[in-house]
Amino acid sequence: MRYTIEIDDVVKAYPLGQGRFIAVDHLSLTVGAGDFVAVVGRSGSGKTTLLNLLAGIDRPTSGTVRVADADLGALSESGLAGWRGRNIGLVFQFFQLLPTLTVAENVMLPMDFAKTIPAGRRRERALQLLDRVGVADQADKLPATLSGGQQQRAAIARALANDPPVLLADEPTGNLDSATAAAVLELFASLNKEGRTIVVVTHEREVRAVAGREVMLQDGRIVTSDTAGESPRQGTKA
Ligand SMILES: Nc1ncnc2c1ncn2[C@@H]1O[C@H](COP(=O)(O)OP(=O)(O)OP(=O)(O)O)[C@@H](O)[C@H]1O
Repeated sequence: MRYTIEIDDVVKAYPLGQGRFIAVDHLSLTVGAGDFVAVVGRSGSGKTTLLNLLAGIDRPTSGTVRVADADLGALSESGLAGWRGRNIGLVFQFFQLLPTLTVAENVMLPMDFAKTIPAGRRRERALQLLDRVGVADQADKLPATLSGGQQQRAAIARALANDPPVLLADEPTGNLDSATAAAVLELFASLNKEGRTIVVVTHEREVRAVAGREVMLQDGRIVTSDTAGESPRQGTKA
């Protein structure tokens, strides 16, 4: 079986004083196409570091990271940026929309970088995506004038701009009230039903209920990897 995500024996170490701090410690993980995985664990357990490795934002100290048919270690920085733009949609806790661009312009930005969609069709696609996530009426406003939930919907539309097979989200509901968080989660669930592979770093119980699988990190290692309905498995290989 081919996996959308396959990371093997990955270590991520940061320099610390005379030594180094191991944020991800000999971690191996496979995620099948169309899976929805919640990554959980205490603060400092390595969740964001793992997500950054999957997005090719960070490179591992050792080990291999394969995502969406690419061996990220084999790509140059510009190769990685191009690959990321086509294959990965990123969603963050604090939305990270550019404040000086309108909502529609924010959604068009990844299309402008990737150039996979002709310039004349980008706004139309942005409006379609904004409609899909329920904020088409906010298209020509600046992000700061939107509610948190509306901003996160717009950020999800931006993540979908180049129709990536993989969505990576870091605490996407962490800054939303519970009703808004539930609506955003529903959106993730429907994007997953369309076949997108989703990895969400979260502290929220609700996300864990929606995801088909939970991976728990502790000190940079996987301590349990649990598919809904299965009993937990121990170990670092999942
Ligand atoms: N650039 C860096 N330099 C040094 N140490 C780092 C760096 N980035 C992360 N770390 C350390 O690596 C460990 C894992 O960090 P990471 O952000 O992945 O944890 P996390 O599980 O996402 O935590 P949180 O839930 O608080 O966001 C932490 O102890 C953190 O201090």
